[in-house]
Amino acid sequence: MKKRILLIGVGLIGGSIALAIRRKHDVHLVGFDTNKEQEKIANTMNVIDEVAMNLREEVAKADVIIFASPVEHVCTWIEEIASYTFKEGVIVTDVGSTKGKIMTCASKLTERGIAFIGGHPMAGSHKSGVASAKAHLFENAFYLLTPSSSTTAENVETMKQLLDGTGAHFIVMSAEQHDELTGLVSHFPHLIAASLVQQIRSYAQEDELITRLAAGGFRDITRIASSNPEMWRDIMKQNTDNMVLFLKQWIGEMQEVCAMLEEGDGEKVLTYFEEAKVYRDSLPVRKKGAIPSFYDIYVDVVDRPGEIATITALLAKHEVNLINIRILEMREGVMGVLRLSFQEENDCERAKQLLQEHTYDVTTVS
Ligand SMILES: NC(=O)c1ccc[n+]([C@@H]2O[C@H](COP(=O)([O-])OP(=O)(O)OC[C@H]3O[C@@H](n4cnc5c(N)ncnc54)[C@H](O)[C@@H]3O)[C@@H](O)[C@H]2O)c1
Ligand SMILES: O=C(O)C(=O)C[C@]1(C(=O)O)C=C[C@@H](O)C=C1
Repeated sequence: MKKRILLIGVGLIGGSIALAIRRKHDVHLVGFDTNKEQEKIANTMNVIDEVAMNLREEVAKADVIIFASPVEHVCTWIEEIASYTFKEGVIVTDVGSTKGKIMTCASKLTERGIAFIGGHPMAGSHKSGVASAKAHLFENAFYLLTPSSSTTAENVETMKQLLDGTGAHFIVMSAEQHDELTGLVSHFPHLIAASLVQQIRSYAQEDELITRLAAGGFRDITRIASSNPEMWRDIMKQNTDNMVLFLKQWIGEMQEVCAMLEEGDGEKVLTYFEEAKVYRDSLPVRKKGAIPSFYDIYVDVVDRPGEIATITALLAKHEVNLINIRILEMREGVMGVLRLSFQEENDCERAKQLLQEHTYDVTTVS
């Protein structure tokens, strides 16, 4: 008999998890979402086999229950279903970006002996909705697991096996460690990205030109500010203490930077940037990690019709697999910069070689 999986919240991450499970397992997936349009799309895309009509009945039949809604709703749902009837041996998990509060709420299940394993696939996108779901979204990413007291090692193994199609690397940790670490590398940067956008927004009221100049670097550093605001409101709510702590530390750091600039000591400023560059360059971008493993090259191009087509045609002719292309800067009649992204390192190297052979100026930034 096929394993029955109940997915509550059929959006980008829920959908991607479902597709990843399907890669390796012949399961029956039942989906529930408060947004009926998402349910419909998920059904059409074969992300799920059917839409849940009666959630209480579906909970009773499920072998695995996965919560993939914004984190505050995960807690509400856990509390709601805590009094329901469950199938013997059921495993309940979630994909939420925070773990502390969810694990506390999950005690309502663990008290009943139900295995709850907190989960967080550390990859994603600023896009939302099941239409953007991809089976390979979590490939090579870390998948953090926070088992509860009622979870056995066997439960964790079962979970890992079910999720093996994600291609992710599992790390088991406490909810507290999870919220501190992801707070630093994911939640806090989101806050900073949003604040940078807000700063430009205020300036734009005085000089609208700023919006046209905010290209290249600004767009890169603020990409994540385009993510689902509801999801991020909930994350901030559940990791407030860490956010306030990191923000205070950061304000302290910025005050020091401010003093350094006022002092006008160029050597100190240089050291500050050098230290940051050396450390940033040493981060495992090309290995497994929270930062997606893409290989980028930057190509100087002349602003003339057909230039991008020439480059993509050259790569296609040599079967070099390009996964993303972005114009970072293009001024009328002058040189611009194209960023080409590759999933595979050898594609990246080959592209670099081909373009250089065709006299393009190519730069690699790790
Ligand atoms: N987006 C990312 O990069 C990312 C990465 C890892 C984990 N997460 C976590 O995954 C979860 C889902 O995020 P997403 O990016 O898939 O967002 P999403 O907006 O694409 O999907 C969330 C889905 O949950 C549904 N939903 C909202 N309230 C609900 C409720 N009460 N009951 C059932 N469904 C409900 C929404 O209609 C939506 O379809 C969040 O908890 C988030 O913290 C997100
Ligand atoms: O790539 C992005 O768009 C993300 O923001 C993904 C990201 C992250 O910060 O790395 C965002 C939140 C998740 O909980 C996990 C991954």
